Amino acid sequence: MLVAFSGGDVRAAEAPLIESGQGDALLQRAAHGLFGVVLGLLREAGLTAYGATVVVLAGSGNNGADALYAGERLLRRGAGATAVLLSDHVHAASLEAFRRAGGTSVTLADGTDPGELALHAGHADVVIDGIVGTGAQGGLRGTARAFVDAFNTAAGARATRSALVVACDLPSGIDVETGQVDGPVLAADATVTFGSAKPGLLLGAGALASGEVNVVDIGLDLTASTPAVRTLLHADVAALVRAPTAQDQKYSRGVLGIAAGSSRYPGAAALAVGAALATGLGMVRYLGPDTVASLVHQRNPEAVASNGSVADARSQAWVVGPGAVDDDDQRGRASDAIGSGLPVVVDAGALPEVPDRVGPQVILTPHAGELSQFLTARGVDVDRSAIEAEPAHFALRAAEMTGATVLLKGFTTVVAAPSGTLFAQTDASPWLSTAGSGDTLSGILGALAASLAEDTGAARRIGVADEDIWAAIAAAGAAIHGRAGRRAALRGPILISDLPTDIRAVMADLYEERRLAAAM
Ligand SMILES: NC(=O)C1=CN([C@@H]2O[C@H](COP(=O)(O)OP(=O)(O)OC[C@H]3O[C@@H](n4cnc5c(N)ncnc54)[C@H](OP(=O)(O)O)[C@@H]3O)[C@@H](O)[C@H]2O)[C@@H](O)CC1
Ligand SMILES: Nc1ncnc2c1ncn2[C@@H]1O[C@H](COP(=O)(O)OP(=O)(O)O)[C@@H](O)[C@H]1O
Ligand SMILES: [K+]
Repeated sequence: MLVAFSGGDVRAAEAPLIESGQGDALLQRAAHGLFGVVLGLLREAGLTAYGATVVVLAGSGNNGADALYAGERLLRRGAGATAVLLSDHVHAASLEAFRRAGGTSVTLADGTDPGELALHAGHADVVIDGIVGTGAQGGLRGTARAFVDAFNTAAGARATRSALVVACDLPSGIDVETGQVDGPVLAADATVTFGSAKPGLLLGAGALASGEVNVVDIGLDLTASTPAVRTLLHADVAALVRAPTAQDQKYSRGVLGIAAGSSRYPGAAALAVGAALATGLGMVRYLGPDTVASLVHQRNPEAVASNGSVADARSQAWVVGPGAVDDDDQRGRASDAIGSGLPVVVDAGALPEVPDRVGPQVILTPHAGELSQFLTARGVDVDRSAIEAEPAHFALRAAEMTGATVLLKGFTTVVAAPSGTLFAQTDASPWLSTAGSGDTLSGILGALAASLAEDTGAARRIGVADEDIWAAIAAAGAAIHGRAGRRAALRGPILISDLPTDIRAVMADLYEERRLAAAM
């Protein structure tokens, strides 16, 4: 599990080490880790440190010191390195070490046009961003702002620029706690972060700007702090999912009831059912209009369909709402499922049926627009763009207010438990932003909920508190959906009705990972 602690907690963990005179040792450990990751990235790009051109961007704080010490190590391995100093008072010892190893430096003075320096950096093999780290206050200003603006213009977008940008601790320009960006940001291909990840690397615009996140252990003791955000990795999801055993039969593997689709949106039902079956469980019971049931059957004859009630369709979990609009029967089923006390995934058309208070086994899956409506109806007047800017804050607010688990969809999927525990998953591909995608997510979540509903060991297997198991299951569902989307996108634009093929492949990978872990 990738675990992020707040910048304040990381600083508090650093403090006793700094007080006991180990400040420089911390900087050296951080620099060494950064250097190692840069070497690996150079290797992946078919280069070596010897002969590589490196530009170190150094601000006035310890973040600049980390970057300069990493530059020193690259110089000693034969790289050519220039430091662009964004302040006239950078960390003296690290600059001295950088110069002694043969590095040159230039100070960007206030008011000087950074255009030429930015162009030079844009042509380097590697740019190390040591402008600001956890000490950043607000959006970039002064020479830092001018340089990042000029660099982004000169080098172009991350996807097409030639220089590899490695952020030291965090990409300069993001808020360390929220990931919010106010002004320019230096988007990284990879971020090397120290002690632990920081929330801003996993949330909102910050997640987009961080690239691949690498955590370097610098010997901080964070055991007394509570993680601010968690991300499930492949191994965590593998530990959570439940494979059938020789003792299982279809009912013990989990039965999922799905009340989705309507005569207006019949396809949503077929998509949710197909995705649930591909995730693996004992049975899907579909409830809805006969015309929709016959579409579901055309695609998945294994689904058991009826036009009956929730009470008559015995299940371990429910999915309600995808494509279910203007349909009183589906609305009634949504209410019954939510009131049943069973785990229930509540999407789209069923969100208005959620009562004031529910339990964490009720998993709401709004996108930002739906969460805006949901919160506004409960007296929190907030629009879609405000939620997109602070997804974690509003997902937590909704979870705390209702007692439900809230999965907020988007580039990063944020899952908030009513306990305050937060997950963020960035497994998805933007190609997943296509109609019907959310219906397949509901199906995956429902299948996981049904198959894990009676599994008392699930929380322990991935190291979360029992009360947070539904949030962990939701995060795992987002991870499976995202990975399936990435896989599908390799064949071109995603056809959502094809996603079950990729879901099955992702599940096969997860079971293989688990088999290998068990064999170790
Ligand atoms: N502590 C340790 O021992 C360890 C720390 N470590 C490393 O240190 C980093 C934290 O270092 P830090 O505290 O020195 O702050 P940091 O982010 O480098 O710079 C702050 C300076 O930047 C400036 N500035 C601020 N806001 C700005 C803005 N918006 N726009 C422009 N400039 C802005 C402001 O300077 P001023 O403008 O006042 O000259 C301020 O003083 C941490 O991320 C990690 O990399 C690791 O090596 C582990 C050991
Ligand atoms: N830019 C993006 N990058 C990655 N995933 C995205 C992006 N935009 C949306 N998604 C994902 O696609 C799905 C869209 O769901 P939703 O908005 O409910 O679509 P629909 O209602 O059409 O099914 C969600 O899982 C969401 O997280
Ligand atoms: K930085």
